[in-house]
Amino acid sequence: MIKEAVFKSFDNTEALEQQLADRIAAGLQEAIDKRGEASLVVSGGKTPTGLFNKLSHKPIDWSEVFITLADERWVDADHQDSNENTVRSVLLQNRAANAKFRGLKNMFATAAAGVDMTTEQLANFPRPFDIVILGMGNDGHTCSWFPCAAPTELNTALNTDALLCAVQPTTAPYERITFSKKAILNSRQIYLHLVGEQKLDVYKKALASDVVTEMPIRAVLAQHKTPVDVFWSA
Ligand SMILES: O=C1O[C@H](COP(=O)(O)O)[C@@H](O)[C@H](O)[C@H]1O
Repeated sequence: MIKEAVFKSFDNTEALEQQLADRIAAGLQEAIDKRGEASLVVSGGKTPTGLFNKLSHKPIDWSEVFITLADERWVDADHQDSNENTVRSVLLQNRAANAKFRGLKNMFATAAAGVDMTTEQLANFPRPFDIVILGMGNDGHTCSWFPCAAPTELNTALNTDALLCAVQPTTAPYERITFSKKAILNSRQIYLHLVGEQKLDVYKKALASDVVTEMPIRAVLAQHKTPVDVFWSA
């Protein structure tokens, strides 16, 4: 049984996105005021689109904000399923167009071949990350820590000291590149962003046991070093 994180519940996505965008913007500006720069790691998938739009209008010093992705599908950046595509078309707009973005996909044919280059490209990305926004799949994955991946790949993502790794899910499309657990937990604040009753059920199931390889989101929920706030809306 995992001790529950701070859990904020909203009646609708609009209210959640307003409050989460306010919290993230305030956290980024506070980091800039203290350290002169801020780092933001965002997730892909469908859940964060409305949040990205609201965040993009926030009046903070976006030119001092470094943004990257928690994970990426190994597809070109103009592919409809590319997480970078979503970030570029929704988050890096309006005032946030001035932010410094670095994606995870490069020109190598596979994530396994490209992971070293992306690691080098992120060498100067400010860490600890100030803010990480995570999503969660209905199988309990977060980042691209997929329970269906080969045990060696999943164990590497969960145990390596490396920044990034390659993962091939078997029940989801595309090879992935993902930050490791150690890299994600080296953060000042994590937000877990969930929408819908199904995700709430998955979250509750995740809290009921601590077998991380069955539901890798537990790697984030079962630790107490890095603060995790869960934002859920119906
Ligand atoms: O494949 C992915 O899925 C998760 C969850 O996506 P959603 O569509 O259910 O919001 C996402 O957090 C991750 O970044 C993405 O690559």
